[in-house]
Amino acid sequence: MFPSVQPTATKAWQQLQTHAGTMAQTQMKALFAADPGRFKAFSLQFGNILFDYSKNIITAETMQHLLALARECKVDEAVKAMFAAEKINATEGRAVLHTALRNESGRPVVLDGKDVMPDVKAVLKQMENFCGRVRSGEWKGFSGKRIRYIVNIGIGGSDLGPVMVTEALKPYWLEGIQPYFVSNVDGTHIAETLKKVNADETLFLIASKTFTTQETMTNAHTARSWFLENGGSEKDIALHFAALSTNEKAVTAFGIDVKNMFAFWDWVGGRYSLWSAIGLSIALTVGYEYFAALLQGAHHADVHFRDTPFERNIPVIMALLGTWYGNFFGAESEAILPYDQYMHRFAAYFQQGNMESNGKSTDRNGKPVDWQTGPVVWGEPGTNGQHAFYQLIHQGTKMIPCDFIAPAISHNPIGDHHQKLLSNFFAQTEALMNGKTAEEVRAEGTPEELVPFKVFSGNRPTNSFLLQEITPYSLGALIAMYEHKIFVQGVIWNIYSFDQWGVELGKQLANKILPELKGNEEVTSHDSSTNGLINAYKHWRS
Ligand SMILES: O=P(O)(O)OC[C@H]1O[C@H](O)[C@H](O)[C@@H](O)[C@@H]1O
Repeated sequence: MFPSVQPTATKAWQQLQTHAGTMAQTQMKALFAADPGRFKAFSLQFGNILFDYSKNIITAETMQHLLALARECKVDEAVKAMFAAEKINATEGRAVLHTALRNESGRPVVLDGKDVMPDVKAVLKQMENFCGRVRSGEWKGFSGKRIRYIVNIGIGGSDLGPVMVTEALKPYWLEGIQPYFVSNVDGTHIAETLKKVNADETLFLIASKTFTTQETMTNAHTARSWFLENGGSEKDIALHFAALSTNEKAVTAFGIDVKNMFAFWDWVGGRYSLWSAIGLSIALTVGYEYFAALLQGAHHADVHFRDTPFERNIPVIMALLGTWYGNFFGAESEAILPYDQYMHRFAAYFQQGNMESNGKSTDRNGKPVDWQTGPVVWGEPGTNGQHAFYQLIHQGTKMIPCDFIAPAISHNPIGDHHQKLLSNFFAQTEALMNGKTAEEVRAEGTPEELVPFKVFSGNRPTNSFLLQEITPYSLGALIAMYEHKIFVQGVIWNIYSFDQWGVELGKQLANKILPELKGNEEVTSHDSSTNGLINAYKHWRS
């Protein structure tokens, strides 16, 4: 296990604190004016992904201190430990091996004396065969018709990844297969979905690592009953239900044949599982070949992350910049802003990825942290966000570091739409950096009383990711970079990024309340607010 280092006790932390005082007074635009080589110095290219981090409040000295922080916090040892299958998810006693799911190097990944790669490859083969049979029409529903609808039933990591990727890769969808995703236990979600599909042409994928999650099991049982009420029989279930899970016992108990189970393992975190059998809905939607390309992009990003010196390592730099603002500038949130409509769930995906991983306040020694950890992550696609919340990013009182993401080539090159989209993408980071001074506002002929309102302080940090095109490969690489950013930050903050105990309490209380909702008796077992709400509900529903 890599050492546990209290970040605030490092020399680099102290230096960064002093340095931040100076940098808080530094204007990025002055740094650009003084150094024509700034873009070159602070940008990196990985394949057809350009990562420009020059519009940050940093100098070469800042980067030296940040890189020193990574070294003092033993990020290098942590990276080795993760790839070496050490049980770095210590509170659950598990290794963290989502990188093995896309490991196409031919190198073994040995966990507890056993190479996990043969099992990984076997499930991928099973997925490939299955996709082939569904795509060719060889796999038939109970009426003899081919499968036209996929309904993935899962929540959290068993939903967001498949949703985000299938949406992002819509231009690659195969003809004749329509995916749907049901996650919410709100009956509306499944009810509205079932209106759109026919039982004899639908394949339900029950996606749940644990196969115990309340929402997923409830939706799965509802889907099963609906299937039986709509022409399917018990023996047809094998043709229309498959399970993506680590829990063979629960899958069998539900009535799904193990032949229709696509396995993964406890060393795959839910929010890192789209690369596993959980990605079956992706593979069925875009075809296995593109799913494989997604894995390949991620693998190449893994190799970059594992083998590149920190000063040229994109995920490490992403992590350090986030740490810089979160720990030394008081930034509380980060926005992810894709200028690509297909990527409209990307921010939501990393909202879980980041916030469930690094939303922790106990360090690896079990002590409360007295430094900031994971940020609030949010975002929407551009340009929509510009007409909604960018006001606050430009002129509000909060610093919100933003990631701008855009493809150079659109999948829909209609008229000048894409030039307009990209002109906004370029303009926003420029505007956020430069702002507008009172003199500039006056020079536009603005009446004096309006000048203060039209001033933009500028100096608001952004990263830009310009991809040549959003392809399965480039998307896979980009996702993996964000994953590793989260990992590096977790190491620096000395927290465990791969458990999620914080989601348990609400689940337990909901389970306690559920039986209390039966009947009409007044509930008195809670605080007065909770009692009051439950009793009002009981009154209104009756
Ligand atoms: O895949 P499942 O076991 O059904 O879990 C689904 C989700 O629910 C849990 O509450 C966790 O917070 C998530 O990390 C997980 O992705």
